[in-house]
Amino acid sequence: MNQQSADNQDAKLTGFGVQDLLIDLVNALSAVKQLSEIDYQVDDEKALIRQALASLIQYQDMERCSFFIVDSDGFLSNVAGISILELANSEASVTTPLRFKVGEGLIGAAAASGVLQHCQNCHEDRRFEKSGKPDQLPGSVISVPVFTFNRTLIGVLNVSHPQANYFSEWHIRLLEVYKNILGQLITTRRLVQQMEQQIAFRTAELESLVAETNQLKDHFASMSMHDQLTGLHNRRFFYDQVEVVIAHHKRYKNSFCLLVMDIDHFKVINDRFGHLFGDQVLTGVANALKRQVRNTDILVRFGGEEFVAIFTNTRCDNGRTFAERIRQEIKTLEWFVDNEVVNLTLSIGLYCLNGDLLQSEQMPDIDQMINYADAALYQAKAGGRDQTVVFGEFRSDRN
Ligand SMILES: Nc1nc2c(ncn2[C@@H]2O[C@H](COP(=O)(O)OP(=O)(O)OP(=O)(O)O)[C@@H](O)[C@H]2O)c(=O)[nH]1
Repeated sequence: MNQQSADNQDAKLTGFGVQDLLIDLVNALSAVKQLSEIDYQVDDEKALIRQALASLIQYQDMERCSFFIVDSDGFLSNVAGISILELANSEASVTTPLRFKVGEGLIGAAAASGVLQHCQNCHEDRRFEKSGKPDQLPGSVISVPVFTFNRTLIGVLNVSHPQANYFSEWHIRLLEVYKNILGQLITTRRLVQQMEQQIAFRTAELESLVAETNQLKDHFASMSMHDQLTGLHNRRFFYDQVEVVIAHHKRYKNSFCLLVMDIDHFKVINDRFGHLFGDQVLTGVANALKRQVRNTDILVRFGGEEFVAIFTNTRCDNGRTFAERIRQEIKTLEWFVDNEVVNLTLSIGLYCLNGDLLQSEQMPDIDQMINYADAALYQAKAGGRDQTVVFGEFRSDRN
């Protein structure tokens, strides 16, 4: 300790410098207060450390402060530094990159021992790494290790003054308090960042899970409404959609036609050429039906080799014409198997509900309508197949 510093302390302790002591105390409290007010939610840890260093240098007669962060390889690198001059001139501090191994030099000794290191005269102290020109060396330095809540080393706070023997017990006590608050500040920020990262990660995970679940839901919803072999809608879809058609009929008196279409002698195709070929035929018929039926109509594979369609907004005459067109189209289809050409025919049972013919209260329900169309189909089969029969008429449209 130099004479001036020792005299100052004596004066303070004996009461002669009570006013100075009070000023030092207020300054120290101001530095600590400013440190405690720093917003730990800044994006960059270095920015937070710079603010902390500025609060220290602003209220304490130190010449320069810097902070060395320890990395996983056991090296300490200076990430922030500020001098009283830079602070006074509002200059951005220029930090010359420095790196010490834990244990090396005064900073390394602070990190290795976990205890504050005080170098009273840097020109004579062996612990001090004399990098740079002798006239640029500081006179005295204090290096204080800074820890997290659970005593993991964060880095080392380094303060210096050009004068040797400059720092007093007062500075040491202040820096012990200061490094605790700084450690807590950095720890809190790191924990908050970790939490935010985890939240963002979990949120992304959840979002992708929700998207996957929705995809699966859509997939199963679509599967439950589609026939896997032909890609047409299925019976479930039919019952779902027919409600809308009936509601429209009741409200707007829209006409519609219900068709039950059945491939003739399909069993023979299966028996002769095998089930797989039978599947190809079913798919070919389904595609042909799809081409014939309007987008606004309903077409489903009802089961086996039976297809059902509803022609919406269609009166019976037109329904019969459309049904006949379909029947003729199916007759033109050809498959080649075992050097043979395979053709087939379709029988169609038709049930019509003209809007102006029937009061809604007399309307049959959908199962009754299907039974009527089935009855017409039965007539078509009985009449020799390859024909369309309209329920209630039971006359053949064969040609
Ligand atoms: N390949 C294949 N065959 C099917 C499928 N579903 C039902 N079938 C067959 O379709 C045939 C229907 O036979 P039947 O009900 O006797 O009718 P049909 O032979 O067409 O005779 P008619 O309807 O009286 O003209 C049966 O052999 C079923 O096994 C399927 O998904 N794929």
